[in-house]
Amino acid sequence: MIDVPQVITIASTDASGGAGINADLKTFHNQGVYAATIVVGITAQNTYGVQDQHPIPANFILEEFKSIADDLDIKAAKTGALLDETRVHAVAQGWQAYNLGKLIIDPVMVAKGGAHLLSDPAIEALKNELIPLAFLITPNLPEAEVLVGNSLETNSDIINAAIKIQKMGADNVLIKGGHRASTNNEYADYILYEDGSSEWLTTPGIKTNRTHGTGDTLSSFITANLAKGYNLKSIMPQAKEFTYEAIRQTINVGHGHGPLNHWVKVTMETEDNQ
Ligand SMILES: Nc1ncnc2c1ncn2[C@@H]1O[C@H](COP(=O)(O)OP(=O)(O)O)[C@@H](O)[C@H]1O
Ligand SMILES: Cc1ncc(COP(=O)(O)O)c(N)n1
Repeated sequence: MIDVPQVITIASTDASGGAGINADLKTFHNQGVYAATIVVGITAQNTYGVQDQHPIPANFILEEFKSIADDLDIKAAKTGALLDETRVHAVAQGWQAYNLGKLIIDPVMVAKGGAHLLSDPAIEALKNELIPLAFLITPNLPEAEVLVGNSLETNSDIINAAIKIQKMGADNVLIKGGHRASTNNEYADYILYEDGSSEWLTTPGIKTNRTHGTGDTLSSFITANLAKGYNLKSIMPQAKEFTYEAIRQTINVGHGHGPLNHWVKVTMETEDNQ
């Protein structure tokens, strides 16, 4: 029998397959971990935008938690689009009852096409109930602005925001820079680690609108490799590289914000040598 690290995504589906649970599963599979799901919502969505969304009843979400906890041995979990306050509350309740390892929160608020995937009241619930449980939180720039309540223009704004979000209770804070290329066209993400150290992770910018699911892909790569036992600092450069390559090696699917290439080969360095 082969032992394989088990992970779970607690999020919503994307009918067109490029973001949400669908992107998470593809990334998990790419990274060689066994993936389970707790479906919180379903979306009718394509690369043009989100046409409709439908939440799963809170008591059913709790049943999903119980089914998983009664049987699987989950090492790390990530959340994605949680839609509304009731769903955020159900996930926090499920987590308190059935802890599923390291918790990575991707606080998805708005899809690339502009649709809201988290209601305003849910943001307070996210702050109060979920962030204190997080091993890592991965807001993009607009999400980090909402969490701290001010705009983030400069690098020092971003550094201060990460400190503020860490004080809300997340051990590690990654602020993704995909919504702002620097003047020399670089995309820089900033991470503040639990020991107080920090780093900027930078790649060249790719001129494309085919960035559906970039955040999901990055946070799933991290989740998969945490479950394998790697530490966060050794995962981050590879996570950034994987996302970069998945954007760069474009696949021809859809006519709007197209999905990423989840077949690219970027693994942790020790795996490269095996
Ligand atoms: N056009 C791009 N070129 C290079 N990297 C990008 C590009 N767009 C996003 N990224 C990277 O993709 C990752 C996800 O970031 P982002 O797009 O901000 O997340 P989200 O999907 O949550 O909005 C980050 O590492 C970011 O730097
Ligand atoms: C169900 C679902 N979850 C998450 C996203 C975020 O996608 P993106 O990474 O493109 O912002 C999405 N569009 N749909």
